[in-house]
Amino acid sequence: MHLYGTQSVNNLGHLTIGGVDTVDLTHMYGTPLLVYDIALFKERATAFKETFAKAGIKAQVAYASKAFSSIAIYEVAKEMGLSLDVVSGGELYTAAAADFPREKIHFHGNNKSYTELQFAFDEKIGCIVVDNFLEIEMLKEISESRKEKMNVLLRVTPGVEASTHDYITTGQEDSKFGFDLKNGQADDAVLKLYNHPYITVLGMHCHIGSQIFETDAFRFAAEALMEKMIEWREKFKFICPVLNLGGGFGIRYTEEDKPLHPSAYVEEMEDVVLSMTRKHNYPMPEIWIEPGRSLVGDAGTTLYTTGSSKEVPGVRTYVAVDGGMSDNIRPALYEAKYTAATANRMLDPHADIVTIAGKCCESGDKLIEDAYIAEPAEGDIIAVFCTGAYTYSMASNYNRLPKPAIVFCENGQHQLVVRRETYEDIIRLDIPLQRTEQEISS
Ligand SMILES: Cc1ncc(COP(=O)(O)O)c(C=O)c1O
Ligand SMILES: N[C@@H](CCCC[NH3+])C(=O)O
Repeated sequence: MHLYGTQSVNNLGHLTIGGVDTVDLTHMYGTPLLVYDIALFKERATAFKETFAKAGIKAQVAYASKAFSSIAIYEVAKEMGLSLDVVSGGELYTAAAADFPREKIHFHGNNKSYTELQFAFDEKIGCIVVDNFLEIEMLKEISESRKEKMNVLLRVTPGVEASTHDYITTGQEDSKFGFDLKNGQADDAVLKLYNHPYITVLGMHCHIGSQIFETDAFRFAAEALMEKMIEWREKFKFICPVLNLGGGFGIRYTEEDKPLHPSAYVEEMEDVVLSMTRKHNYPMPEIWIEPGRSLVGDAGTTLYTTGSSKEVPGVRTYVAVDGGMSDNIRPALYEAKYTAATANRMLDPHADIVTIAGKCCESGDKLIEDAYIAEPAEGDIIAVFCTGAYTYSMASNYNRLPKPAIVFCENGQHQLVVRRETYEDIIRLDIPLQRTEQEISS
């Protein structure tokens, strides 16, 4: 069994995270419960930042908060000196509620609304990552009518096909995101903006996909963008002070995944940018990156309580837990693989291969097809590892299941940072039919 970050097993045979007994946590807060190892988040943030610092390269490490957005995680990101990538008015609102330094907020999205863009101006955020021509027109209109400045990056698709799940590649030509680097769209975009009185083009952005292990894909992307920057200097006398190479750094969900240390990805990027700037005598740009999953993914563990079991003789045994695709859609959406352990009996031999099923009314609601765990008993606490990214942020109320509570653990302390949804929360937006007295009595 692979344990992550500060995870350990105490003398009661219980899984601990950040020095806190997870079984105690389930008694205090119930299940499903998403537990974050905050020391691991901080370790990763530091690793990304220090790799740039060691090379003396100016950088911004922005937490891509679509992976997990909450006021408390934004507060931790702020404490760690990270910047923040938000992708909607809702994430920006959350960042403002956390009083995140506005100048370190970068706003993404392939279909930002006029209202969202105005919100970004209201908040005076650091940068908008422009995705399309409609957005360019809206930005011009808003900045000119308000006579207010805004920094932008242009999101481009460099034509890199990273090997990951099809649904989460974003750098290929056939993508809904950004301006194509090769067919002239990116050139048109920069021409529309680089002399604008209120809009400052800081440079280019790309994000080639998510859960990527090969550093070559990042190298190709960095090279493609640098080549374009060099071309723009020749063609338009325009120099990009910023190069944002996105996120996408892979983590270990199962033993098949072989993640690299954050420094390995960053060093490859640094290498390409340093050598190309030297070769072409181009001013060294700041390098920005946007890790999401690699900051929060393996820092998160979901605790469930087991309920019913069903044996299909000769086929499999289903063990049902009190959550499922409503709190983790990734297995159903991407066939994502996870590992698990019995948090209340960590020292028992892992004897059984079972299918951990959720409680939603869907046959596909299986969290793990082949979980290798201790022989399960009703009331066990099952810990599913590596559930910190794209789980709560993609959660739903399917079957009207309330969303889980979230606890942060660090140095033997724990704090509830998102309370469990209640049934009242579930119906809070419902409006009963308006009926007249007559209709009610008839
Ligand atoms: C633009 C952008 N930046 C950063 C990320 C973060 O990616 P990851 O969580 O894989 O690091 C994403 C998500 O894939 C993204 O779309
Ligand atoms: N939500 C995806 C990744 C998409 C990342 C955002 N562009 C996942 O769970 O792996």
